[in-house]
Amino acid sequence: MTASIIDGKAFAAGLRDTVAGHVAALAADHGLVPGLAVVLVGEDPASQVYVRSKGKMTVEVGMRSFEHRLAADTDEATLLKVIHDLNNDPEVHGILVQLPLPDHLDSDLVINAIDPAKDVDGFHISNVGLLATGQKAMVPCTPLGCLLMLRAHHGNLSGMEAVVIGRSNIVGKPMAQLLLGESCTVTIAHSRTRDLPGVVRRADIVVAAVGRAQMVPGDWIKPGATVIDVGINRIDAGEGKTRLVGDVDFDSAAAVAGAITPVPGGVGPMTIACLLANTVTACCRANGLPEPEGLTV
Ligand SMILES: NC(=O)C1=CN([C@@H]2O[C@H](COP(=O)(O)OP(=O)(O)OC[C@H]3O[C@@H](n4cnc5c(N)ncnc54)[C@H](OP(=O)(O)O)[C@@H]3O)[C@@H](O)[C@H]2O)C=CC1
Ligand SMILES: Nc1nc(=O)c2c([nH]1)NC[C@@H]1CN(c3ccc(C(=O)N[C@@H](CCC(=O)O)C(=O)O)cc3)C=[N+]21
Repeated sequence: MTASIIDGKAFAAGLRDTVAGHVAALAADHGLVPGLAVVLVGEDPASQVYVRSKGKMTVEVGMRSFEHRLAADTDEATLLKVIHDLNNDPEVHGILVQLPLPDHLDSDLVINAIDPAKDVDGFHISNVGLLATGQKAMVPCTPLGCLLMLRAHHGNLSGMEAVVIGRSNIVGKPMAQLLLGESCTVTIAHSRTRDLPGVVRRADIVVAAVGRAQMVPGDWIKPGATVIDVGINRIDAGEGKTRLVGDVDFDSAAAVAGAITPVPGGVGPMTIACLLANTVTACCRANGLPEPEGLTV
């Protein structure tokens, strides 16, 4: 079998078009422009690239983009003041604090200082709790993007065996919650899991969110399974060059799977599109407007 490719790049372009339509309607009907603020502490080059591309896409869909770049040695009080001001700024509907933060800052404390209604990452404890109890929340962008692609590919996920590899607060845990919400039978695997290959072989849906380049080989994949590769790993490509690969060994997995997301061009672009979608959702909720269908779950 050769897997069909789930084209996250194309899917994300479609979602951004939908978002742009809603943004235009908010301006025309209500004079509203959704605004997204991104806070970056320090000078990590990978984060800078990511923040730049988010800013560009935010503007492309017609929204306002606010960037706050703070020095790596910024203290907690200064960062909390920036967040406080963004919480109180009516032009800002979404706030994202780029993670990881430098070690001297307490990321739980910082994230929980964001107004939950503006927490477009869905990392604030109240959004985590709302998601876990099946209530309306801001849903974390990466898992939301994965779910939108899974739904588009399968329609109904009810009763499917899903294995999520990774239990981070930003990907693994919320992904598992969403799949549970779809009535999948969900297993969360991690570094202490015994017989990971055996666990993964049961899965109709595999979501790999580990951060280890090409760790999941094709012979762990059940024939016909759907593989969602969240991993973003930069590896040596020889001649002084590097390239991006996922947590899945794409070639061997694609020979067995029914469908698979590539890296790059899979989950990554969907994450950014979902961030824009969450900002529109937050803007509608903040203004008491009905929120557009299809932007969240
Ligand atoms: N495409 C996108 O938009 C995004 C991509 N990413 C990428 O996704 C990957 C995961 O990110 P994130 O969740 O933040 O990473 P974390 O490092 O926070 O979590 C990694 C998880 O993988 C588990 N793990 C580590 N080694 C193994 C192993 N050998 N076997 C099984 N499980 C293992 C860890 O287990 P334990 O808890 O036991 O330590 C942990 O739960 C990274 O490559 C990251 O760059 C992240 C966010 C967005
Ligand atoms: N508060 C917070 N929220 C996040 O959502 C968040 C974060 N912090 N910190 C870092 C991770 C990582 N992340 C990515 C998003 C898009 C791509 C992406 O678009 N990747 C492209 C490739 C980009 C390239 O070529 O470098 C792709 O996969 O095709 C990658 C990684 C969001 N994260």
